[in-house]
Amino acid sequence: MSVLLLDVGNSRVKWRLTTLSGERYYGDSDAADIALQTWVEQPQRVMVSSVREQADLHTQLELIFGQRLQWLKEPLPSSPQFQHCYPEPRRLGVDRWLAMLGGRVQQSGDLLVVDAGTALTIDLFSGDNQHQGGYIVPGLRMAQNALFTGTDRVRPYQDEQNEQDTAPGKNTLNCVAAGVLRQNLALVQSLLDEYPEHQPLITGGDGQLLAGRLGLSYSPDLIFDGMDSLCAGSSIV
Ligand SMILES: Nc1ncnc2c1ncn2[C@@H]1O[C@H](COP(=O)(O)OP(=O)(O)OP(=O)(O)O)[C@@H](O)[C@H]1O
Ligand SMILES: CC(C)(CO)[C@@H](O)C(=O)NCCC(=O)O
Ligand SMILES: [K+]
Repeated sequence: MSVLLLDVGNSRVKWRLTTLSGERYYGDSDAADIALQTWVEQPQRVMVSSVREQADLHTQLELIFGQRLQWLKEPLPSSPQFQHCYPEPRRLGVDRWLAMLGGRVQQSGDLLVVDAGTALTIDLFSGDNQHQGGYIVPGLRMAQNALFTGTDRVRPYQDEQNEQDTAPGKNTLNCVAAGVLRQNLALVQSLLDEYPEHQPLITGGDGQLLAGRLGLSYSPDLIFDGMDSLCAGSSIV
């Protein structure tokens, strides 16, 4: 079956199209442009996960794909595949839930799932599929923007380059960029140290940068793999 998966985040929409012959195509865009996209093959099934309301996008995709569309805005209740720890499971971000389900496709045992997106989330998921809780902090871009908008003189000077380095900054932008990078790295490292038996998996827009710095591999498809596992076991959807 050809399947189109869309991951609607707070910054952008990422998609993966798997064709009938199993080839995979990837892309990302603004929510506003997704409905204008031409697909190499008409998907037989379309699954969207969204951490935003996006009513316009929902309506547009319904017009295009009709019955083929499935829109996921919150996690499903507890199941053998995933047991919630939130008293209100619907409040858990659907992307965090999917990243843990996707992690399970790749690995058995205890997992430490890191999604370095607009927000940086870190979740602990036990080998017997119990969500053990997690952390939410601003991601790299959001943390930088908090400083640029919340102070007068910490500014993104156009003549300064973000070196994506942890060395002490020698201009404003580098002090901010290196500082927030170190902050995110230190948070993830503290959890790697505290939970050495949990296998780390890192995804998200800044995941490659963090994974490289921490000597870990990058898993770009965790959320898509989680969606795929839902499609495969469609009885639980
Ligand atoms: N085109 C881009 N737009 C926004 N952020 C980008 C882009 N390319 C890379 N990034 C980086 O990725 C991070 C955002 O990650 P990602 O694109 O995974 O977010 P998202 O899925 O929209 O967010 P979330 O799901 O956390 O709401 C930013 O901190 C930024 O540094
Ligand atoms: C934390 C984000 C923004 C990360 O994308 C998303 O998972 C979300 O909106 N979560 C809802 C709150 C929660 O997960 O408790
Ligand atoms: K995300």
